[in-house]
Amino acid sequence: MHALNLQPKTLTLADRLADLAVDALIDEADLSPKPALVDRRGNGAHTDLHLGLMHASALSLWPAFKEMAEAAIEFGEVGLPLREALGRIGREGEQAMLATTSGVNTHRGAIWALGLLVAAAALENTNASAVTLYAARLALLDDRFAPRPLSHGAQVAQRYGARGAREEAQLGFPSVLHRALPQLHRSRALGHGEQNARLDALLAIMTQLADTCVLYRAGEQGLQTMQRGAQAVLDAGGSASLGGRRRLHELDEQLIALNASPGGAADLLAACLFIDRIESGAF
Ligand SMILES: CC(C)(COP(=O)(O)OP(=O)(O)OC[C@H]1O[C@@H](n2cnc3c(N)ncnc32)[C@H](O)[C@@H]1O)[C@@H](O)C(=O)NCCC(=O)NCCS
Ligand SMILES: Nc1ncnc2c1ncn2[C@@H]1O[C@H](COP(=O)(O)OP(=O)(O)OP(=O)(O)O)[C@@H](O)[C@H]1O
Repeated sequence: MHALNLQPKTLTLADRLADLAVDALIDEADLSPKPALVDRRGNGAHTDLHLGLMHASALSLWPAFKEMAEAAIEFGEVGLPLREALGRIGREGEQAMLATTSGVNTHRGAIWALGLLVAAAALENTNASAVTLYAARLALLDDRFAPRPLSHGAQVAQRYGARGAREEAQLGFPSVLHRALPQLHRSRALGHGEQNARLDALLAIMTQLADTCVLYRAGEQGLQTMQRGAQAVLDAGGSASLGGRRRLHELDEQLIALNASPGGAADLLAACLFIDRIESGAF
């Protein structure tokens, strides 16, 4: 008899969805060179984040993602009971994240976006449109137990009228469905290579997003620099071209100088990678 049981464990749907969500977060963190974000090269515009912390944070969220998928399977439909269960699990996940990072916000926006998508995929795991539609229906329900802190996002909403992460989800993740995924597929079809295709998908999100991380840290000037700079990279041929790479490095320097980190766009890239893998049937 073996001391170790080497039989592969059969993974449940909830296990596999949690694996996918964590993989998407780790792939997003590792992707380089991302403008002003934490990546393999360094900390971008952040003083309190680094790659090891992003990895540890992603792994700490696995139980929360699994529990969200299990709740979706148990309730079996979109409704207030599931929405409020997800809110409770999301808040517990955030506590696990903060305990792992000693209080640093590494993935608050990502818990929101991927949490909804994991639950939606557990209910209806067929294609991108169905999953984002179910996630939007969940996001539109009001969790009566959610605290209403004066978060950075709430402050930016008051000042600039940007509704940020909540609205993006309630609209069915248009940045993912209509920008990131089509760009990912286009760049892959052009043979640009997987890392460049992912960078191009991130840039496609950045061209339009009202990223509340950027607005909070660098105001409208920061947001305009992000959106125009990302468009300039794509117009120059994208991350796989010499011209595009030059523009990408310029954008990185400009955003770091403005302290403008596009954390919301990064979360949505992770959401795009998650949906891409669901659609590919590779899970
Ligand atoms: C919904 C959230 C993200 C609201 O955030 P708020 O607008 O108050 O801003 P906050 O500064 O807390 O965080 C915003 C984060 O979202 C991301 N983000 C920023 N801009 C955008 C955008 N336009 N689109 C998507 N994500 C964005 C960034 O990572 C940013 O750090 C979240 O904090 C929250 O209230 N979650 C509820 C918990 C819950 O119910 N979870 C269960 C469902 S999974
Ligand atoms: N690779 C990444 N690098 C940096 N931020 C990322 C990355 N991936 C995702 N993010 C998102 O960016 C957000 C972190 O941004 P930020 O540091 O501005 O948070 P904050 O707590 O609002 O601000 P501050 O650090 O100024 O107090 C997280 O919610 C996270 O989901």
